[in-house]
Amino acid sequence: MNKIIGFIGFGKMAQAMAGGMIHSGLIRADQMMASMRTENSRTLAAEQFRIKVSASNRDIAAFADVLFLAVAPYTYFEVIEEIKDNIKPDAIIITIAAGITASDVENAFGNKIKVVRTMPNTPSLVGAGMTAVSVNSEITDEDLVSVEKLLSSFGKVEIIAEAQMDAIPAISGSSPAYVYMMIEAMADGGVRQGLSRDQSYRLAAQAVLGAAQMVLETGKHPGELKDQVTSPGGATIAAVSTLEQERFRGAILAAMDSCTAKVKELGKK
Ligand SMILES: NC(=O)C1=CN([C@@H]2O[C@H](COP(=O)(O)OP(=O)(O)OC[C@H]3O[C@@H](n4cnc5c(N)ncnc54)[C@H](O)[C@@H]3O)[C@@H](O)[C@H]2O)C=CC1
Ligand SMILES: O=C(O)[C@@H]1CCC=N1
Repeated sequence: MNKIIGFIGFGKMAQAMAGGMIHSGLIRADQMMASMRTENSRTLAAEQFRIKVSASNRDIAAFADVLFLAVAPYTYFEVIEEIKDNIKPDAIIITIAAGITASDVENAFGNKIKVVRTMPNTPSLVGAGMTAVSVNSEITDEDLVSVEKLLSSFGKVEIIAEAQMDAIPAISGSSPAYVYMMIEAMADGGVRQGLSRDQSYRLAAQAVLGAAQMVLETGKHPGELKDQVTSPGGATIAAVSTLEQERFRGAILAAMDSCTAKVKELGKK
């Protein structure tokens, strides 16, 4: 793809997407630029990713065809104020911040601009990301094709109505954190039974990966797949019974409610 990709802010999420894009071969490192505030982070990013770096958000805005706003939600509007007169007229602005709407961003730029609101996740770094996408009315069909191609370079893409975007962090943006907690707990359980820590992580992570792949590839209901594991009178149903008593599914639902409530709060600031 022959576009200059810019990142304003180059923290955890921006690095995951940039790493995934470069690894896929769709974007070369020399097509990418990012602004960072400290000398140390610029040196590290230039060494690790081989991308162009700058201390100036305006420099990045001026060169990018596709510009990722990769700062925290509460920093969005000061950054837009800073760069709004520097962006290319046809630039595509990609937002990744929880809770920030496309119309908030349009209003902050103050004129007609192309906005793609996304909610990615950190597995983008290894090409296994999940990015939800909604677009504003300035985005053409041709723009959407390029954006989907770019975002697909580091994982799967789902087009979502903007009204549903606040629900996405809980299910795919933040949820890798819950899964890591489960893998950590499963590994602790393995260690408790005398397995090594390393082997426990590999066993637990591969079981989670395989279970997810079963849901995606067989198209079967997760309950049916669970039933296939629970041998009558066996060990799995004993574990399932304990999980139900401990309100495992209720805990996940409650966590997702907290996540969505926080997303809505972040969008109000
Ligand atoms: N970490 C994740 O898994 C995900 C994060 N996001 C979104 O990504 C955005 C960034 O989050 P993280 O990468 O987790 O945070 P982070 O703290 O790792 O990255 C933010 C970066 O922005 C830089 N920054 C702050 N003010 C700046 C300014 N005025 N100009 C230029 N750079 C500035 C910071 O130095 C930092 O490196 C947030 O809006 C968040 O909602 C979205 C999906 C997933
Ligand atoms: O924690 C956050 O607010 C961001 C949004 C999704 C993942 N990280």
